[in-house]
Amino acid sequence: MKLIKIVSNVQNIADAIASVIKVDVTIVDNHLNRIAATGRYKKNIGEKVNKNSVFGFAFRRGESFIIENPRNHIACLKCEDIQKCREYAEVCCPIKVNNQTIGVIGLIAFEEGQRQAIISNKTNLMEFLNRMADLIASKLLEQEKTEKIKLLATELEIVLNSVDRGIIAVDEEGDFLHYNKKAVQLFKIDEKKDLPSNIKDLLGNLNLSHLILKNESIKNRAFRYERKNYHFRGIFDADPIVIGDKSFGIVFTFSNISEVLSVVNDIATGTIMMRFDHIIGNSQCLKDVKDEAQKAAKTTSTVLIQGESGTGKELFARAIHFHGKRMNRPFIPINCAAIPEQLLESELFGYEEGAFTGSKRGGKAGKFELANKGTIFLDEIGDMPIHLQTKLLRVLQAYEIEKVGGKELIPIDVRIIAATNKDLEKKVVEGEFREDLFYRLNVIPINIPPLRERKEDVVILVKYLLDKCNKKLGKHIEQIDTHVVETLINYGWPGNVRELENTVEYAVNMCSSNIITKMDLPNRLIYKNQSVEKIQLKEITPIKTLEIREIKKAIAYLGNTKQAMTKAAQTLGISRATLYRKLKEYQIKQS
Ligand SMILES: Nc1ncnc2c1ncn2[C@@H]1O[C@H](COP(=O)(O)OP(=O)(O)OP(=O)(O)O)[C@@H](O)[C@H]1O
Repeated sequence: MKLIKIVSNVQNIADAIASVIKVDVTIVDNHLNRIAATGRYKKNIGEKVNKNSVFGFAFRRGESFIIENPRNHIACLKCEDIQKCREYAEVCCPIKVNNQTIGVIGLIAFEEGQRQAIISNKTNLMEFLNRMADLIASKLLEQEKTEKIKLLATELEIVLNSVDRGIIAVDEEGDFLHYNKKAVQLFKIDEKKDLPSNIKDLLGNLNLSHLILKNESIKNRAFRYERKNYHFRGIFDADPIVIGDKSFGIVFTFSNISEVLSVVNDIATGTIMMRFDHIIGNSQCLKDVKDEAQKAAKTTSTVLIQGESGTGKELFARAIHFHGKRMNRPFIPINCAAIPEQLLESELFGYEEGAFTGSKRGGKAGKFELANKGTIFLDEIGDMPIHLQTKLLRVLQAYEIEKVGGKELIPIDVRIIAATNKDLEKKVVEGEFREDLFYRLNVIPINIPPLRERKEDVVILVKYLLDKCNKKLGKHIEQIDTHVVETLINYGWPGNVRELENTVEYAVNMCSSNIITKMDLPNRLIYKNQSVEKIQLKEITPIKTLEIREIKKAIAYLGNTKQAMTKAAQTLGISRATLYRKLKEYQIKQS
């Protein structure tokens, strides 16, 4: 504790003491610096008194005392100025805080009259000085408290302003008490125009007294803010400020929904960054697809990626997103085939509170909202139910979504990349996919060829995948037997790169040396290594021929009585009616 902090108060008190008692006063701090003085020693303010002086003695003792005979008193014996001392009497009174001496008040008599005045009124004088010492101590404590409060207030302000949510404290009437910078930014609070200044300006009529009375909090309540041309959708929490049983108002915390969502995205999905360099393959057809995709990345038009399962459609979708202007915005993938039909709509578009039994309080944001300003990747779009295709088409036409159970249309700014391993054009012909939606999606078509049509990519992919697996599994396999390479090149890869990836991982797991041999491959590759191309076209029998052959066989064996026909239909696994229809259609004679 430093007396110097209240030096002007200390000097005032020294002057007051001197004018009451009519002797000179010196007050020193815990470093024996003379911080206040009257009379002869005033000119020495700021200097140190010697440590063996009576002040030093008073510090060591921590008690008040009177020196009636300077130079002979025990306190004077070690004083360096003992020979020069002209003092007639002295009084020392320590200033204490929590039993610790932080300074000393000293009275110095320079003539006999002053000495007599001190000696004749010792008790009252000591009482008076002790009170003055307490006064100085309490002034210092008060000062320290004020400093602590100021520090706390500054710390609190820094903390509040560094929080990424708008915070507004209001009194019981809802009038603003304090708000942080984020609140100013969120609600465009203009102090000069004094707008807005009450919580009702932000949230409409809210039953504040109910919250305060019941000491109830609100969590994640949705709201919409609208003022002139400015509007946003947000969520807020409200927590009453209650100390003991007294209420001091409510603290509100606000967030803009789109900001919350973008944070969620960054954490949940946005981190898997993909670049075109990560798509491995040297074949001309893959290079051509990469070129097309790179061009697509420069625009914001809708892309439809088609290709068999495992060819890298998601890889391309991510690369298109991360090479485009939206790269720092969310990339939200959703697999339309993996989510049950009843849930898909709310997953895509979100729902409002109370939209259905079991819906969450405050509702839920859909993937379109999550993808705002970024990209949504609609994987397996070919499996989207027809009624959702209609809703998606409306989104693509107006770029607005309507939540399940919602009443308003929410504008969205989302780039759409869709993918499918189904033949969408065929689905359109069969009436399973809306033609208008197909054309809306197919603005930039990208077709990824299957691996069996780009065999030259197999070797480079295997090297890349071997390296990846070695790292993943902590192995150091450097070579692959030439027979294995040949087997891998000749295999048909119905599961494309995903199957190749799994095969390499299997082999790395099985391999106990530093070279992968045929023994390490899965059985399906060793025993069924017959590529699709190796099957001769003439080996394939048309279904119709097979049917005619089997029907004829059944009739020849069972005969053509009524019972025989029933038995034949059963054996062929069809109804009797179908059997008769086929006999007619194929003109098979029953005799
Ligand atoms: N050219 C490639 N280079 C490197 N890895 C690839 C390549 N193509 C595909 N892969 C890998 O193969 C796996 C399957 O890729 P991806 O999921 O992108 O395929 P998909 O076509 O979207 O599959 P599905 O149709 O089943 O959704 C992933 O692990 C991916 O990293």
